[in-house]
Amino acid sequence: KKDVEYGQYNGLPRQDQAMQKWRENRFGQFIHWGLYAIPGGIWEGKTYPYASEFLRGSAKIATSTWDSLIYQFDIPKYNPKEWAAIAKNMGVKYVTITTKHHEGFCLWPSEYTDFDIENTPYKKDLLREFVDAYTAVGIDVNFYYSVLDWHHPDWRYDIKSDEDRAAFERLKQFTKNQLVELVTRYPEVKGLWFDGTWDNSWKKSGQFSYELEKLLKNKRPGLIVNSRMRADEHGSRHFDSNGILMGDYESGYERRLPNPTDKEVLTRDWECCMTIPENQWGYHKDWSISHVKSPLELIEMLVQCTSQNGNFLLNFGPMGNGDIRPEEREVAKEIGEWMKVNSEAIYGCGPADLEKQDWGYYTYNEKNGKVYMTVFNNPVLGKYKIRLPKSHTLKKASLITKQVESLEIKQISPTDYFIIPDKINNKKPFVIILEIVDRASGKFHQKALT
Ligand SMILES: C[C@@H]1N[C@@H](C(=O)NCc2ccccc2)[C@H](O)[C@@H]1O
Repeated sequence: KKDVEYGQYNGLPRQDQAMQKWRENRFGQFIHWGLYAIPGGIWEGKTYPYASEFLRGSAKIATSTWDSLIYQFDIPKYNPKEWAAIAKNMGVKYVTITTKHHEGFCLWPSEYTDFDIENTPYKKDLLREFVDAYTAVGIDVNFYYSVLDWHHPDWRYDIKSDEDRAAFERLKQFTKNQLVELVTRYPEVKGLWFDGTWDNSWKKSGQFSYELEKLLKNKRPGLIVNSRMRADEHGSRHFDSNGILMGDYESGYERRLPNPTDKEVLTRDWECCMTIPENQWGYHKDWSISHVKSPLELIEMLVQCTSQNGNFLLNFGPMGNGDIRPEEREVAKEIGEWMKVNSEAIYGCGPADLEKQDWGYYTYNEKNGKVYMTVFNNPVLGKYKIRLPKSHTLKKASLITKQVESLEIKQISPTDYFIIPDKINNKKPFVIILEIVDRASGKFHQKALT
């Protein structure tokens, strides 16, 4: 065991009200919006297929040229009330917006830099309008903040000299000032999503990030921070040098999910953040350059995350003029239609600790004791197999749509059952609600006491 002084300092998983709400939310909207949305991946007529928020680097644009994009950020179509309505209709319970991405441009009027919304033609505090619009429709608001700051002269990738050290001390003070400013100006904020913390300079700042987490949580009791914020004093990130998770939930699943049968992730809170194209967080004008995930692919990811105790954060990249692109409006509409019928299997749900079957995923709501089967694959066999511990029996199976009162069940062994499809419209993913009884207690399915 290594001696770790600046690692995890509160017990996990957190069971306070704020964290329980974060967990029950399950489905969130990520928003990447900044100066990068103006060129949208195209520079001097050339399309750069790399992630559009890195265009500055991929097109080798001088910082001064890039930074002058600020004078074009007039966002005539910005309509946070419409954004919030789209998000509400999609069925998200929380939103995480980039207050400052790696480019260093701040969406709020910060007193610690001029590279912010105040010095654009728009001038107004768009973050305040955003927070108010989403809060008004009951969506929890979180802030993404990139420690990595390409605009700030004191950013250092590593600390190799006294000059580096002095500069990075100024950068850390700037970072602390901006974060205190964010949680103070916008007290509605529920959580902070840190990014840009992979470089050696931050890995050498373990004590600083430990004390920063404590400071921010003192300023905003209940605040939730992701594991990506933290390194311990030995440079270990996300998990400290003894493998203990830091922050309040694990944020390593970026554009990837765990194996559907991975049981290790069930032991902690985690979140997967996902792009609709293969790899575009900021707005890119040309989505034909990569696979664009369908609403059904995205719904399956949401259900899988829920089945394994994770949250799913789906990314939108608003356009440079503040509008939401048609493809994203369509995704929000189709996911929303599915959620209107099936969200009972998502909100407040988590793992069912039942053996996963090929037809899809189990989720479980410990408040009502119901187990939900969300079916993505229709078995050629024609029947949906369920395997329970010997101590349990399957009492009832019904469609969440209540088209039929209950479905026919056939027990085929002490542990195995077939659910016989009848009048099931299985052209789209659908949900079957199971009532499982523990023979001994006569109660519904009980979560394993670990
Ligand atoms: C959540 C995502 N994290 C950012 C990211 O991938 N940064 C990695 C990166 C940072 C700097 C140069 C290349 C790649 C993306 O831009 C998104 O914000």
